[in-house]
Amino acid sequence: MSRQSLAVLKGVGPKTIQALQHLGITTIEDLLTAFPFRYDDYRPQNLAELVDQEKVTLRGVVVTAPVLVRFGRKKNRLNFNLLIDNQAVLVTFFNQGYLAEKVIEGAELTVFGKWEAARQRLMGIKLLSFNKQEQLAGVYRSSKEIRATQLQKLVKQAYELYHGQISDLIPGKLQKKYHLLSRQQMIHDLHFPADQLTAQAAKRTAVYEELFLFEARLQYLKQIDQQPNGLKLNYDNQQLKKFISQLPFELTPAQKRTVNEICHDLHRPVHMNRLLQGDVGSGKTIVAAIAMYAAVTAGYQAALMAPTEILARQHADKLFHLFQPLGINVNLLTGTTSAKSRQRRELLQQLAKGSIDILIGTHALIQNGVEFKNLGLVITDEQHRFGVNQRQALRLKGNEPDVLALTATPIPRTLALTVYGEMDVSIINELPRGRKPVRTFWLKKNQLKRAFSFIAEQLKQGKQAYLVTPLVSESEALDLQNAEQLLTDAAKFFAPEYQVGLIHGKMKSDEKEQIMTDFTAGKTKILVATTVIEVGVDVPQASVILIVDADRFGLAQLHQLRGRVGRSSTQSYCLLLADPKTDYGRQRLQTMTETTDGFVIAQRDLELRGQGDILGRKQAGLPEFKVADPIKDLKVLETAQVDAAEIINQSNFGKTTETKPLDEYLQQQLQLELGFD
Ligand SMILES: Nc1ncnc2c1ncn2[C@@H]1O[C@H](COP(=O)(O)OP(=O)(O)OP(=O)(O)O)[C@@H](O)[C@H]1O
Repeated sequence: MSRQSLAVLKGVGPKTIQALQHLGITTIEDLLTAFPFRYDDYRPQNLAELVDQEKVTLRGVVVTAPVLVRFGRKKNRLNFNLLIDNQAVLVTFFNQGYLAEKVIEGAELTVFGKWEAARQRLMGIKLLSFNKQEQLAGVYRSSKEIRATQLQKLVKQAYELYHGQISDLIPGKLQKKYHLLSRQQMIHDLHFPADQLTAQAAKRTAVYEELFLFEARLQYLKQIDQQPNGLKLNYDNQQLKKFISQLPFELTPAQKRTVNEICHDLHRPVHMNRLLQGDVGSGKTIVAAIAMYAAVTAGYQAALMAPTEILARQHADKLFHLFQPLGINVNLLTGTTSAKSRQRRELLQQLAKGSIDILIGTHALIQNGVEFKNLGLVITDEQHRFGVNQRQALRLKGNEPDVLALTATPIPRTLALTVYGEMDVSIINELPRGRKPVRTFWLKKNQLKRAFSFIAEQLKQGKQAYLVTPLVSESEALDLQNAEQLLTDAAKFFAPEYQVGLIHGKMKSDEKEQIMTDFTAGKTKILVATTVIEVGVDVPQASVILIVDADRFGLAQLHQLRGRVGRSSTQSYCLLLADPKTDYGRQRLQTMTETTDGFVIAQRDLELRGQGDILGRKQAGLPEFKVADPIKDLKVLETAQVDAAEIINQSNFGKTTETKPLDEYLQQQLQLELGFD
């Protein structure tokens, strides 16, 4: 049933097909699983039951002739009284004057509308025809091109034609265990429920099914990745151990564990697809460096793709110092390495010959003409900033190289494990020893001078400071003005002892590089910045960050920014300057002063954003579901993950009558996704 085209339905031509496509509906299966998001209750209620401002249905006898008042060509108001429970109730319809002819004294009418308790009035939405009454009617997500009522009719037609072909995807064992409905019953009850309770029961099954299928798909992909056709990197364990022992610090237990997990993957002839997740400052870079070193000792090249040029340069600098003494050739390729320059030509030649071992860069790495000799490991930093296609493009530059993605995006732990289900996840869940939580204070906007005085104290102790302004306005020119104003204020306050630098996204890259170099070397002690410093910048001697207009940032971003300090064993500080106008703003700042744990912040962020905030969820990297809510239904998601793994990994999966439909369904889905339709 699933792949049947919609063209088989009566009244569906190319135009409707296109309109449905815009709603994400291309097959009968899609249509039958496009469930109503709410139900309008068309069963008449008693006056005593009515709740103010709720949608209700009332039935009564017309006791006054209708009064139609016109205010122009299309605008009008229709008033009449209905006798309900021996009481006359005023009904008003706006701009539906054509109904007047149906409103005849003595006739019985059923009206669906919104109840206004104060005026004892029903604001009419529609008159219900006889066959609509006594029902719960599904309300569908619609568009300008296709109305909800048309969708309703199509669903009905599709259900009548195809309900016999709906087979269960969830194995019977699980259906029984959780008392789930059959798939056919669920689809029926969600579209045409007898009452709210029936709809709720069906939704319970739908939520489980959706999450189960989501997890099953991930498990299925994972299994395909497990086929032994990946690279086997025979790295030199002795050399690796020696390298680790010569680092300036000892790895934390979490770093050691993740290094082991990665090395284990590298060594297997299976394709590695691993996510390394760790809070800001937890030391992901060194773990990535060790993995790259392993690849090089196995005779392969490694590539590291960073989301910004500043970050690519920083990585290149660090890795250069780390690897140069070992005779490993590290190079940097960014968008500003001019396309025709001799330097770039030579770099690309060396890369293709294999004399460059490690290449660091921005998305410039995936441009045409960048050819590796034998790329064995690809690392992407802050993976959510790259699209799937960009990551895929980099992967295609090698012969199925292993992939490691680094992220500090704090998604709650349990969710990360479920959401990144097709990837293996390694988590660095502790900071290097001796780190002190960053002390965070929230100041009023008129306390800028006080903040400056505090910073001056830190500078006296040889520390450095960031002063950050947000992207306040739509216009970059204005944002720059904000940053420049802060620069002027700071320069005046801190003169003549300290120099203040300014860095922002619009600067030329060599200018940015110079400013970062000066700050890293401690030549400039204070850096005014827009959010270009948000990700990954690592200057351990910086001990204080002032964030102006902090309420303009989201929690995740504030956490990232704060993570620029507290990167050594000295006590660091974060000063948030803001007079938030909303409760939501105040709660965000409050949260920042209460915890430094990225995972707690992520959880709080999701709670504060509220259930309905789709955009927020997208930013948090959560997939979109039709009926399930990954936060509210987290317990179900976890259960579904365990269940799906068990089913997919059983040796006779797809061979029993219980699991065959699921296998076929997943195969079809995969083909659709890969475009092999
Ligand atoms: N085990 C360790 N002991 C002491 N210092 C460490 C350890 N591991 C890393 N560091 C140092 O901690 C700092 C933060 O590490 P790193 O830059 O790798 O963090 P990160 O996880 O990439 O954080 P972010 O997401 O903020 O970029 C660096 O200066 C690094 O040299």
